[in-house]
Amino acid sequence: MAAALQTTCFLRLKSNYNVLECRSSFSSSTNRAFKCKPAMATLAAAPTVGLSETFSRLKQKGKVAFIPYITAGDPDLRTTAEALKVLDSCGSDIIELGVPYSDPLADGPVIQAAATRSLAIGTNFDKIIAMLKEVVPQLSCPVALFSYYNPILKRGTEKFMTTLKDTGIHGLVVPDVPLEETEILRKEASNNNIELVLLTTPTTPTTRMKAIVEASEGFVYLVSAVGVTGARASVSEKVQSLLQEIKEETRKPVAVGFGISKPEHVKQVASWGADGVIVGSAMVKILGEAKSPEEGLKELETFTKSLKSALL
Ligand SMILES: O=P(O)(O)OC[C@@H](O)[C@@H](O)c1c[nH]c2ccccc12
Repeated sequence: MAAALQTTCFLRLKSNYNVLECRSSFSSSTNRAFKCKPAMATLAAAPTVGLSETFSRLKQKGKVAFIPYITAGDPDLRTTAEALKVLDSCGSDIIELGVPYSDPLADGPVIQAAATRSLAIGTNFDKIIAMLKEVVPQLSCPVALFSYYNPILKRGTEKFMTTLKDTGIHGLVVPDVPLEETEILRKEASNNNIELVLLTTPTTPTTRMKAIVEASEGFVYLVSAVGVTGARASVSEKVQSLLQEIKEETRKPVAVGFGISKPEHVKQVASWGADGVIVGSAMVKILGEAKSPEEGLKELETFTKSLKSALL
């Protein structure tokens, strides 16, 4: 692991890529237990707004965005479809959906294993898009797709972005695209109304952080810890000063991810001024390691409620 961390840090510094997602029925005026509303029936929800609009609506209400990440196709795409509805009905404000990839260099063991399981049962981009075309109209929160750079290049940036637009996807996060190569991505993304989210890390030099913040659309992804994704015992205190530094540079919303896996982490990061809190590995672990998909979905709902309640 240390070697991996070493490599990842070296890679990050060397290539400077900018590594490095329920309409609740709770009343925010009281702290009544948080309830997920029954998942949307098949009636289409009102068309969702994009990432930046989501953040500005939350900001007007003094709220922080809850952003879960799950890996598409783990344990299978049918469960992913249900998980998206569960996450939405439990009050997620944006959902990050990961496209499984064979060489997820920024991911820790939990998400790597999820990607391996998903690819092993034949999950691919076209099947994910077919599932999303069914599910996205039933969601009331926007979806941001999460993909490494290579699958985008293979498909062709223009074709990739038009597919996202036609599927009703609002955002895209590409953790391993070098800042210098985001030009093409940004052009095609904006031609298709897709908000391209860029990432800044604790080791990103200030000048580079400023360029990343300037170029990022939707929100700025602040990676809270050096290394790869994965639940941590605590969130580094450094995040507080990193958030302040970024907020001196921009009025764009900043969401924090990496290591967040408990309600107290969510509360802590929100208290430091984050506009959004991202939880991935802890969600992925629940779905991927449950005895059955149904049990995984039930645990996902309970876990999501506990984290969302921390933002009340
Ligand atoms: O898994 P964590 O530690 O909760 O971090 C969120 C992360 O999973 C999600 O945003 C993500 C999944 N894969 C990534 C790769 C790079 C950066 C971020 C990600």
